[in-house]
Parts: sequence; structure tokens; C-alpha cells
Amino acid sequence: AARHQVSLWARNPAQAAALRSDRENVRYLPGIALPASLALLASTPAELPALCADADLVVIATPMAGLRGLLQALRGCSAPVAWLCKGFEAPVSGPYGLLGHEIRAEVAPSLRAGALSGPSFALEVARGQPTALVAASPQAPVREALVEAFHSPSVRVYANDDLAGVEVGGAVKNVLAIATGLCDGLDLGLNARAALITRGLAEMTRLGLALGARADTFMGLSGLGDLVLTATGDLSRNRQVGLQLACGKSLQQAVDSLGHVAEGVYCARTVVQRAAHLGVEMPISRAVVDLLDGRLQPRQAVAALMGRDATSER
Ligand SMILES: NC(=O)c1ccc[n+]([C@@H]2O[C@H](COP(=O)([O-])OP(=O)(O)OC[C@H]3O[C@@H](n4cnc5c(N)ncnc54)[C@H](O)[C@@H]3O)[C@@H](O)[C@H]2O)c1
Ligand SMILES: O=P(O)(O)OC[C@H](O)CO
Repeated sequence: AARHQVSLWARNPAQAAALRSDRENVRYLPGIALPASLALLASTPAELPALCADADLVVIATPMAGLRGLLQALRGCSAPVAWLCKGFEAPVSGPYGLLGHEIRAEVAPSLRAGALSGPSFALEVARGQPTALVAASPQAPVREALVEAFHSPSVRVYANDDLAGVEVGGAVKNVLAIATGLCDGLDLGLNARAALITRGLAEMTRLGLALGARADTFMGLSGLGDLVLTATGDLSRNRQVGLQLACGKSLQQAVDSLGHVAEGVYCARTVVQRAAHLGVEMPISRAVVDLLDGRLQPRQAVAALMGRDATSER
């Protein structure tokens, strides 16, 4: 907002009114003053196309569960549209949940679109702490619009045309962060944490390649970068879920205590289903699903991973 004219849209008029009067998002980002120049709007999604008629860029910042509805509402939009959500949608129109670019192909095929991703806790971005992001789209004008809007002294934005790879990284790291939180909550040690991150990166990459991504994307900010951040940083909601499960909390208690979305909880099953469909082995993600579904207790999940047959490092 310091460099551009920005409007923040909320679906809930009462929430928009509270943001206007408080100049702060008390529930979701307390302690961060909203810039005076930021316009705060609310309407029904059906009114969004008119609101976005003169926009140079539209950014969707809902959980994955809200992405389909907003892409549908924006399908005639002429400006580039980018989403920040990281995950797979729960299954809606077929047997498997979809990534953002797959949803766009279904509901808004003519939209110029992409994702802004990479290691970025919202609180640190809002405080102006140094952050590097990835602007991902197969369409150059979308990447350019994102770089132009967000590249600044505190945020470096790198462009990448491998949208599928960037999205797989952003989704799978959430599942792996639950595993790492569990590992740290059980006090299994730093060796175990490094092993989980490294083997997690291997399974993330395998799924990505099977979904048409490039291997090098997983060595970048949206792969290794976001995995390291989310798996080791205590600001991560996904990591917190793992830590709390390790303390004996139920999944419901862990989710309720967050008050924010932990996408890994909602997309872990889809990650494993899509991997199975593609013949991709993802043992860590599978152990997380068994844990979330109550088939394994935390220490049994660790035993299941450690008890696997010896294999080559591929
Ligand atoms: N918080 C972070 O540090 C961070 C960083 C990068 C990416 N993300 C991703 O961004 C997405 C949102 O995360 P968050 O931290 O903002 O979640 P959050 O739970 O803190 O907030 C979600 C917000 O979206 C709103 N919302 C939910 N469904 C909606 C819908 N259908 N239409 C409009 N608004 C809706 C909620 O009311 C709430 O204001 C997630 O996919 C997350 O993985 C979060
Ligand atoms: O809090 P998390 O686990 O949703 O992670 C937030 C961001 O995705 C980190 O890049």
C-alpha cells in the first residue's frame, strides 16, 4: 500500500467495518497497523468483477477452501489474478482434490493467473522483515505483475514459470511440517528432524515430477525454502499441530487452539491419494494421514517410518 493504491476486500461487511474502525485485524494479525491509504471493502462475491474492473492485479488470500468460489466469481476478470493459498482443495468435482491451477482450469480457463508462494510467515512480512517469494505462472504478464507489485526493499520476488512445482511445494510442506512438529514434540532429536526434512523433500519432489513439475523448482524457495521455514519455525500453524499431537492433544483440540487454518490437516489425505494414484511413494505423508485419522498414535507413526525396509537414497 505504500507504493500502490490497494483495496482489501472481505466477504463479511461487519469484519470490514471493524477493520475500518480499528485499522488493525485484531483476530488474524494483531499488533500490525493497517496503512491509512488501504481501502477496506466488503460485498458479495458476485459484485467482485465490478470492484476489480480497474484493477492491475487481484490477489486471493483465503484458505484453499475459498479459492474455487473466488476464481468462479472472478472468471471474467481482465487483470492477472494470483492466489497465496498453499494446499490441495478437498475433493469437489472428481475423486481427487486439486491444486489451484487445476481449479482455475476447471472454473476460469480464460483467466490470466498464478500463485505467489515461498517461505513467508505473514507476521514477519507485515513487520517488514526481509523475505523472498516466488511469483509463479506460465504466463509472463502474471509473473511481471506480481514482481512489480510486491518486489520492494523488504521483499525480493523471483519469477518461476513452473506453477505446478511451486504449488506442490507449498502444499506438501504443510504435511511435512506436521511430521516435523511431531518429531520435535516427541523430542526425537536434531538428527531425526534433518532426516524428515531431507526425505520429505525427496517425496515432495517425486509427487511434483509425477504432476508435471520440474525438479529444480523443489530446490528453490517454494520447495526446500518453505519446507525448512515451516518445518522448523514455531510460527507455523502446521508445525504447531504436530507439536500438540505429540503432547497428547486430540486433532480437534490442536485445530481449535490455532484459530487459523493449518492446510496440512485438510490436504494430507489428498496428497497421499494423488500419490497413490500416480504410483508415487510418500511414506512420511502417509504416516501423517494415519496419525490424523487416528490409525496410529504418535510413537507408532515414528516406528512405522523407522521400520521400513532399507532402500536406496533416490
Ligand atoms: N499466514 C501465513 O503466514 C501464510 C503465509 C503464506 C501463505 N499462507 C496461505 O494463505 C492461506 C490463508 O492463510 P491465513 O494464514 O490467512 O489463514 P487464516 O486462517 O489466518 O485466515 C483466513 C482468512 O480467510 C477468510 N476466509 C476463509 N474462507 C473464505 C472465503 N471463502 N472467502 C473469503 N474469505 C475467506 C477468513 O475469514 C480469514 O479472514 C492458506 O492457504 C495459507 O497456507 C499463509
Ligand atoms: O503457518 P503455516 O504452517 O500455514 O505456514 C505459513 C507459510 O506457508 C509459511 O511460508
